[in-house]
Amino acid sequence: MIEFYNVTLRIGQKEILKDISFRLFKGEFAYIVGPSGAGKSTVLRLIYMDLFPDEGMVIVGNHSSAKIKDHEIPYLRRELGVIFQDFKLLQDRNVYENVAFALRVAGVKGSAIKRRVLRVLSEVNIAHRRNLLPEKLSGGEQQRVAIARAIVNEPFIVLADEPTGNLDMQISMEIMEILERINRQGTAVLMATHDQSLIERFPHRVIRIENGRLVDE
Ligand SMILES: Nc1ncnc2c1ncn2[C@@H]1O[C@H](COP(=O)(O)OP(=O)(O)OP(=O)(O)O)[C@@H](O)[C@H]1O
Repeated sequence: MIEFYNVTLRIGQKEILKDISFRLFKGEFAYIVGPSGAGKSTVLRLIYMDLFPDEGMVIVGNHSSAKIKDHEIPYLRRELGVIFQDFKLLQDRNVYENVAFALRVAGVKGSAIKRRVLRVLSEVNIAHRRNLLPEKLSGGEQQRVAIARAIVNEPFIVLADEPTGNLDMQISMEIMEILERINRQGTAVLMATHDQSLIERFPHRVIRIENGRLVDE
């Protein structure tokens, strides 16, 4: 479903990733771990094709980094859900609109939008906050909205870049429980994290990167 074939990526003179190969299968849950600056976010950016390899190839579903055209990238991204440490919600729109927006840009119309938004907001237990702006919410609530936005288009995978990095342990565990639930429903999850204690509590496959190289699994 996701395949890295001997991926090397340079930014300027610097080799950020060196000869990375791995596969992620349908419905899998995996962590990407490694020290700060190891290249975890870069791996995720290659998957949503914000970056392209200098050598090797990345396959995501039916898309290949070697062949994809610029105008196809939005379609690829609709097949993925992405969440970040800093949530990246639209600050001038309420919770409902933050999620509805993802459907509108995907061309979904009318009553289907309302039905689907309310359903995902309920799934992450934030429907009661739907009329509030993000600034009125706690960090954990904002991340739940971001998860709702990420899953509303029914992606085959959720990419999570340090999703608990700004949250305390209790709230981090709530976010992990939501990600595990989404995974049990069939969506793959690939999560970059520093947090060894979360990995111990919620054990899954670990992909380890150091200095831009895959070290072991
Ligand atoms: N736009 C850029 N220009 C130059 N160097 C960059 C750029 N983006 C990333 N890098 C470098 O690439 C390396 C990998 O960065 P990346 O963000 O993938 O690491 P990370 O493992 O996610 O780190 P962290 O845990 O701190 O988020 C780092 O050395 C970083 O400085």
